[in-house]
Order: sequence, then C-alpha cells, then structure tokens
Amino acid sequence: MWAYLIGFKFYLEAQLKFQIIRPTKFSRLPGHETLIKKTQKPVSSVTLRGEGSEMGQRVDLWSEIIRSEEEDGDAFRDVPQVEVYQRRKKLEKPSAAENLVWSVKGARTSFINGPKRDSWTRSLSTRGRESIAVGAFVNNQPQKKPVRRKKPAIPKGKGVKAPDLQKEKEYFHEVDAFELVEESPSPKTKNASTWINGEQVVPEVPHLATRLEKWLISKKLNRPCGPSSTLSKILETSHSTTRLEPILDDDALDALALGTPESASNSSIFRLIQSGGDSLDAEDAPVTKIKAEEIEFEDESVRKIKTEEIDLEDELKRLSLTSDLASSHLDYEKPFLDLLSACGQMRPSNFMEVFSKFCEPEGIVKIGEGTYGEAFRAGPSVCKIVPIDGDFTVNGEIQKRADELLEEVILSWTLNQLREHETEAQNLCPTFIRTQDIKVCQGPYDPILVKAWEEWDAKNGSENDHPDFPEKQCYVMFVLEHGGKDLEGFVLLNFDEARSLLVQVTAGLAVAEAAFEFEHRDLHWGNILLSRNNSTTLPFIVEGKQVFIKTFGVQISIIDFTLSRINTGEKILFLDLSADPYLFKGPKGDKQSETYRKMKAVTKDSWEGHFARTNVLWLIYLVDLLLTKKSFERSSKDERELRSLKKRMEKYKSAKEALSDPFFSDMLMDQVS
Ligand SMILES: Nc1ncnc2c1ncn2[C@@H]1O[C@H](COP(=O)(O)OP(=O)(O)OP(=O)(O)O)[C@@H](O)[C@H]1O
Repeated sequence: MWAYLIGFKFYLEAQLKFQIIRPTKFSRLPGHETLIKKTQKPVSSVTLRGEGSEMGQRVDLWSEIIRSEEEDGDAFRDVPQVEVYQRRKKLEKPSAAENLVWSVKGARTSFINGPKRDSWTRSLSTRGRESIAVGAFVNNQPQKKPVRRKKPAIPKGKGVKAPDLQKEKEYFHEVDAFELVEESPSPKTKNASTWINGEQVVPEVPHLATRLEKWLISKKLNRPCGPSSTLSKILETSHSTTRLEPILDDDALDALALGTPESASNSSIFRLIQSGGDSLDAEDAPVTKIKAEEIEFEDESVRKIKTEEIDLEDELKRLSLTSDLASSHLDYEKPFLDLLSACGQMRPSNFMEVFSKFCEPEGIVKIGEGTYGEAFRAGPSVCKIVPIDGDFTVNGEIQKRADELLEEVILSWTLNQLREHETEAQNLCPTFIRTQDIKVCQGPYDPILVKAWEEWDAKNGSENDHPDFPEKQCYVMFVLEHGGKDLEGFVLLNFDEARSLLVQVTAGLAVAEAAFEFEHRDLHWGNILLSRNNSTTLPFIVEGKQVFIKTFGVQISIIDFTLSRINTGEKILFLDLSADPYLFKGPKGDKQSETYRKMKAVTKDSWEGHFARTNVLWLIYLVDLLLTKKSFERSSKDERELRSLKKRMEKYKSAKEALSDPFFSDMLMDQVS
C-alpha cells in the first residue's frame, strides 16, 4: 500500500507542477458529490510516505479533499473564469435599409459602390441550418416549420444538493444522447461505415477527476509546488498513438458509482486503445497507455513499486488525463464541444498546426473566396476557413454558429461515402468534392495567411473584409481535395466538354438523390469546379447499376453544401431558407435568382422535405448558363440540342429522371471504353 501512496504523492506533485489552471465549470456536473461519496470509501484511508508526510501516517484523502474544499470553497470560487464564447442569437428583423441591400456579391456594403464581381451570391444572414430525425416515413409535403432541436439545459450554479444516483444516470444518458460518435449510414448505400471512421473522441467528463483537480488547484493556490517528479515526466511524455474510446455504458456507470477500486479500474470511463496509422494527431489525443516495462523510474525506491503498482499508475494517469479533458472541455459550450468531437479534437488547433501537414508555410496561396469562406491552397489540398461563433459580422454577414457548421461537417462526411469503392456499393460517384479533414481552429489569422490574403486582394480585389480577428476567434477549416477552377472562370474548349460537364453534374446529383435524398440547392457556377486530366471515363453506380461516363478529359467537382439538404439515414439536415427572404429577392431575369424563386415555389417554402426537382432546376440553370454565359466552340446544332434538352428538363422531377434523357445516352457506357 505504501507504494500506492508514493505513486499518488508523485502524481499530486506532478499535477501541481504541470497542471495549467483552467478554471472549470463544476456546476455543469450534476451529482458529482454523489459520485465522490460512492467512490470515496474504498480509497479513503491510505498511508502517505515520503516528502511532506510522515512514515506510516494515515491520511483520509477523500476526507481531506472534501474538507479542504469546504474550507477553501470561497477562495476557489475566486479563480478567474475563462469566458465562454457565446453563440449568436437569431437576427432580429432587418431594418428597412438592410432590406434594400439585396446581397449582390460586392454590394454587401452598399449599392452605391456597385458590385465588384459579375456574379452574385446570396445573403443568408438569417438562415439557420435545421435537422430533423428521420422517421420511418418522410413526408415530403409542406410541413409545419421545423422546430430547432432542443439541447438539454445545462444546470447552472453549484447547487446540486440532494445526492441522487438516478439523476446521475439520467445525466450520463443525456450526455450519451448528444454524442456525435453516431454512425450515419446512408439509407440506401451499403456503406454503413462510420462517417469519420471511428476517429472521434467524445469528451466524457469524469466527475472523480474533476473533483480531484479542483482540490489540486486549490492546493496549488495555497502553497508552492515542489520539483517535478518522475511520474510527472511519464505523464508528460505520453505516446501519441493511442486514442480514447468512450465506453460509458450503464455497467460502467454503475461500477464507477458503486464499485470498489478494482471494479472501477476495470470499467474506467475511457478505454485506451491502440490506433491505426492515420488516426488522431498527437495534440488531439494526448493519451498514453503506460506499459510497465517502458517506465523508467529515476528514483530507486519507486522502482520497487513498478510491477506491483502499475494499475495505480494507470489510474492516476487516467485521472490526470481526464482531469485535463474535464478542465478544457468545461470551458466550451455544448454545440462547440459537439463540433470538436465531430472533428476528432479535444481542443481547437492553431492554423499552422493544420497547414503544416500539407505544405511549407511559403506554399500557402489564397485561391478563392465566398461569403463565408476563404479558400487557401496548401500543397495538393484546399483549406477553406469559415469563422464561427464570433459576435461581430464578417463580410457583412453574421458569423455561422457551431451547430450550423456541425451539420455541414456531417453533410460533408456523408457525401464522402459516395466515393468509397466497395464491392456492394449501390451508389457511387466522384462528383462531390472529397473532404480530407475538418478541423476547428482558434486564434487570429496567422501572418502568413494574412500575406496570402493580401496578395490575392492585390491581384483580384477581394470583396471580403481584411482578416483581422481576435485571439478568441474560432473557425472551421475544411480540408478539401483541390477541385480545380470554378465554372465561372474555367474556359470550356468545346461542346464535348460542355456536355460532359452536364452529364457529370446530372449523374452525380442522381447518385446522391438515390443514396441520401440529396439536393444541393445552390449549384451556381461558383460551386462547380473543373479540372483537366487524362481521364476518358469515370465510374458511377446509380442504384446498383454501374455506368462509365465520358469525360473528354474534364472532371467536375461540386462544392459548398451550405444550403444543401440530405437524409443521412438518421437525420435530415437542411437549411431553413424561409428564414432568409432576401435569397428570393434577386434581380428579375437573373438566372440564379430565378432559380432560388423556382425552388421556393417547388418546396412551397417548406425546406425540410425532399424535392428532387430542385436539382433539376439547377440543371436547367446550367444549360441556360452554357447557352448564354459561356462561350466555347459549338455548332448551331449543338445549341439546338441544348435548347431542346432544357425544354425536356421542364418535365423531369429528379436528376435521376433527367439522366435518362437521350441527350446523355451516348455519354453513358456499360463498360470502360
Ligand atoms: N476544393 C476546392 N478546390 C478549389 N477551389 C475551391 C475549393 N473550395 C473552394 N474553392 C474556391 O473558393 C471559393 C469559395 O468557396 P465556397 O463557395 O465553398 O465558399 P462559401 O463561402 O461557402 O461560398 P458562398 O459565397 O457560395 O457561400 C470557390 O468559389 C472556389 O473558387
């Protein structure tokens, strides 16, 4: 037992030395007193040896913790609290002046300046992404306005007075209910794999560790800490190749609450598992499994305990780690935590950490911008940075909220499934841009990014605000495959390239419709990217049928799923466009704004339902665009063909139906040519 205590003592020293004071919101842990009470008995009477305690002196650690907490309660409350970033509220009704500003790109600030760009996009300042759970039957008829999913209220204040085990159970059930480690299988694809390959780490907050940390912090406030211990070094030099897997089921909860130390250690809150090659980054998973053989103790006396007390080491380390998690995670709002979790992170990264995985800093070049995102090329990838959760406008728009981005994250990962070549895949296409990674970042723009931004501005004249962000600013960074140039800027050489563009978009939408009841809902020419390669065909599978589509050396990628609607199999994610009346007030006769209005007519302004016809509306827009806005080598016969395609498309209800149009037939092949 003495060895147990030496280890524990070292642990405490390590904590006091290395613990960064991250004031936590203990009030968010209902019932923690109960947990402590349930777990205190088996470990309450221990003997401390060594520095700071007399040999053989028996110390009731939990009593000590509880007593000192009571004594220091007020002092502890004085620990400075880290401000929690507030999510924005829904916009008030806009002023009449704002109403005048139909958000033509480049005219976000005023009409007087005139648009800086030929094309325009929309203002969706009041839009809010919605999701609803998928029922057995999805009613596509106009429905009542969806009610935003309610999150359970986080208990405020410290006063969870009456210990009640049932409440704890409910709390954990509640936490479990919001975990994002859920799989999002497609309703119709065979690919029921997790959408992030099981890489998430769900930050369960262990009450025990929090309680201990609180005590440690209070101790740190009261006395200086000594030199580092060997144990602290072990804790510090954790391996990066392990990750956390939550296993907090009922049994584990029971064990944690009621069990002996043995049972508690056997059913710990986190199970440490070895991860594969490309799993979480070191900074994302600061967890290690300590093997007895690997531990090098400096102190000979401690060496003796090496083999017999390894479980204690594990437990102490786990406490340390989970204590870390607890303190950092309690500083965040629930939607932000969910977003972090969906991105496989414990905390936000900084920009350069992420960029450095793809290229040298000098290699970063800005390549495009949207209302919300700034796109930078980083090696073979594109990093799209979207500021979130700030309380000031960016590019004239209120910043998106973490929960809105979370849905876009889920949507992006879900669409990735359509690229997975599995033997029994029912729906497959390479049309939607591949999402390689998504990370939450924090901090001001790095000077390298600012420089890249300014260089692009000097050349192209940015419509966006100069990126001056505060320390606390958070962002979502989408790491995407480079899809090429957008249709607006891409020079189509001939009719073959144009019709390949059309067939690829149509087939891609048909596949996504079949797999996920997907509608893009914003397929303007900035959201279709094109690149040239040596391909002649690309493989698609639509509802189990394989086809090869002629490319004529041009491959397209669809981007920007902000307005998109999808049925992941478990949830329907969509943006309630009825909250953004300006979207439908674009210039008369403009094909893009007419398309939004036509969508509104089709959906009857009820956006949660599946209306595959919206995809056809964007196909018609594309044909129009090719006829009127894009110049490429074409004959009058080619133009006639395009016009009659457009006419026939008026009858189609879905991209799938459109795909069977004779216009496409000679571009769809059963076998590779
Ligand atoms: N994967 C990519 N490959 C190449 N360029 C890209 C990629 N993603 C984005 N871009 C460039 O960045 C621009 C802005 O991206 P995107 O449209 O996704 O941003 P946004 O803020 O959502 O735009 P919007 O104003 O339409 O809401 C694109 O028009 C394109 O030029």
